[in-house]
Amino acid sequence: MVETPNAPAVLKAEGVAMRFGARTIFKDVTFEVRRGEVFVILGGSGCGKSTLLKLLIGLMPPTHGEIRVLDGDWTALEGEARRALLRRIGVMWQSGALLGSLTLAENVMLPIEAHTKLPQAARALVASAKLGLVGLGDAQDRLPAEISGGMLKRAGIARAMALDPEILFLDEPSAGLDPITSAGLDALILSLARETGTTFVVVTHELQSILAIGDRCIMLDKEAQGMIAEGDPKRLRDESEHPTVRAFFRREAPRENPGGAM
Ligand SMILES: Nc1ncnc2c1ncn2[C@@H]1O[C@H](COP(=O)(O)OP(=O)(O)OP(=O)(O)O)[C@@H](O)[C@H]1O
Repeated sequence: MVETPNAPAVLKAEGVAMRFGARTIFKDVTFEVRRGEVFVILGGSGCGKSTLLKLLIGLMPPTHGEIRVLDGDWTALEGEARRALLRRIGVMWQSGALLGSLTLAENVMLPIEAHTKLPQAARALVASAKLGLVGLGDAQDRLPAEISGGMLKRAGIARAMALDPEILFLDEPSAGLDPITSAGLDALILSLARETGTTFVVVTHELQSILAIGDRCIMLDKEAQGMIAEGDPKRLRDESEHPTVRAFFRREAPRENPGGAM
């Protein structure tokens, strides 16, 4: 775990609520992400993790509350100012979403082409460096269909890092991976965070990943319609008294059975 108590906040959510029609997904969500940490958003299915991620990256506005990313407020930013902030963050969606007809290098070059005026040779150099960073230096000319699920995730991370984002948002990075490949991806995320100083915000419900990579986390809960825990995942595992938090981190039944073995 990296100690970042004095690092500046790069993301702040204050009293954030989201409703779809009359249905409240969450309310009163308040937390900070500090520069350089791996911050995990966790919770069971349907608690609003992906929705929160969409709010954090400015895809939609919250019903209430304020979100500041790198000191910008999405709801107040338009045009070039919004594009400038978008350039400072990277996102990898669960699907990876690489274009099947392009090689890995061409996929990584896409955002560079869209957001910079770098000439082709420089774009290729950057793409090659990013693929090298995620261990795919030898696979640059392969097509997505020719590589494994774990390699696809790595390529997705390389593409999300193409413009050197200050914050990298990952949506369920280990979804669909076997435990060994997933552990390898965790190791990559940790080493990228530590070696490049990139801040990671990771949505996941994989307990092993959370414990392996998370410096701090928040846990959302569907019934509570909001946050039920915040802090170092290992401390939450060892010390939380909240039944749902304990159930998740210790793989306990939510309500203890007095007659049953612990
Ligand atoms: N655009 C939308 N309109 C209406 N309801 C939505 C919309 N987007 C999400 N929801 C609802 O909000 C709730 C939370 O969805 P969300 O995908 O954020 O949860 P999640 O925690 O990411 O779940 P999972 O882990 O299963 O992906 C769900 O009940 C979903 O149906």
